[in-house]
Amino acid sequence: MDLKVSDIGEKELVKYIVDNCKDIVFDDAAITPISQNKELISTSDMLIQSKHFPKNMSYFQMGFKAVTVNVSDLAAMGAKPLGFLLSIAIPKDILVSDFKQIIEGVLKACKFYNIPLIGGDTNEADEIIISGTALGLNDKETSLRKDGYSKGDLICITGEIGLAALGFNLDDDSIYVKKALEAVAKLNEGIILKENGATSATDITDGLASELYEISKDSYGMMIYEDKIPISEEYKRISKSLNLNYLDLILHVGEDFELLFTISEENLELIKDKLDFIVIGEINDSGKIEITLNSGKVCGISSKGYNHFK
Ligand SMILES: Nc1ncnc2c1ncn2[C@@H]1O[C@H](COP(=O)(O)OP(=O)(O)OP(=O)(O)O)[C@@H](O)[C@H]1O
Ligand SMILES: Cc1ncc(C[n+]2csc(CCOP(=O)(O)O)c2C)c(N)n1
Ligand SMILES: [Mg+2]
Ligand SMILES: [Mg+2]
Ligand SMILES: [Mg+2]
Repeated sequence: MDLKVSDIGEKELVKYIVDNCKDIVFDDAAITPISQNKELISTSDMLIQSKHFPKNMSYFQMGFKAVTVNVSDLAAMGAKPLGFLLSIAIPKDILVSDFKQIIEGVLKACKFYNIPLIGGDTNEADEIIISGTALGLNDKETSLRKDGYSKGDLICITGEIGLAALGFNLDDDSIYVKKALEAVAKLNEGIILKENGATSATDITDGLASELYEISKDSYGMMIYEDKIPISEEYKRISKSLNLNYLDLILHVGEDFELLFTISEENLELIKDKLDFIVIGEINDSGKIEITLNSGKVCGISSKGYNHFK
């Protein structure tokens, strides 16, 4: 049978590539030992106008976001930023002033994250495509991987999730739209987590559920609790008015760029006063990924997340 890429989806396609590069460690970013005591952290994420840029997003915000999505994978590794490369393709009828706005956004973000622009490429395409590459450094074998946790570790996130998911459905000046248009990568938080004994981390791009499955490993399970996830009455009300299920938005959309991380109860003390975060559950050995709803009912979480080609 001739499978199409849409039959298998983004994750399977990436797996095909990664499985063919057995000597490289691929996590949120790749890890390459480069000297006796340092490892290079490298990552690339591409933004396509029709897939990633809501209609109400400014050119400046597009540029800023192209840096954020890449720095976010450095954050997920706890890496210190080294440099950013920008490859950009634009339609030929775009105004020069609009192109300059995109670049202003890129440069502002580079300054914000303290990562210099060190190269790239400029080309023509039918829609705006911005592909970034971020490089970072870590001391050898200190990078925060996705799978370092043990049973009993707490499952945490660095902030509120689901705001962007709701924002993609709105066009106003709410905190939801702001998050959808101007999310910020948790770079300093990632470094603090690495330095204080977090056992794993990943950034939430495809949705909490998808990332829980992304960090899952054999013979472990996870339980999260609805009542530990901050969900305001306003959030529930707006979701309902748009005919959207609020838990679906929280669990299965993504693009908040918060960090999902695990840490032992003991080390939780170390980070308590150093960053904002919430504990949403714990690692167990159930072999299942589940949520305890406010009603007390325990449900399996579907792995559904944002998946290109699907
Ligand atoms: N076409 C590719 N060639 C080489 N490596 C790739 C390719 N696509 C992805 N990777 C690598 O595979 C790993 C996982 O990539 P993936 O894009 O799934 O992760 P992510 O960036 O954390 O997620 P998202 O793209 O949803 O932000 C990363 O280290 C990434 O650099
Ligand atoms: C116009 C528009 N429609 C929908 C969305 C939502 N969206 C797009 S990609 C993605 C997940 C991460 O993708 P990737 O795997 O490429 O990092 C999400 C949640 C958006 N940002 N803009
Ligand atoms: Mg990632
Ligand atoms: Mg990626
Ligand atoms: Mg990414």
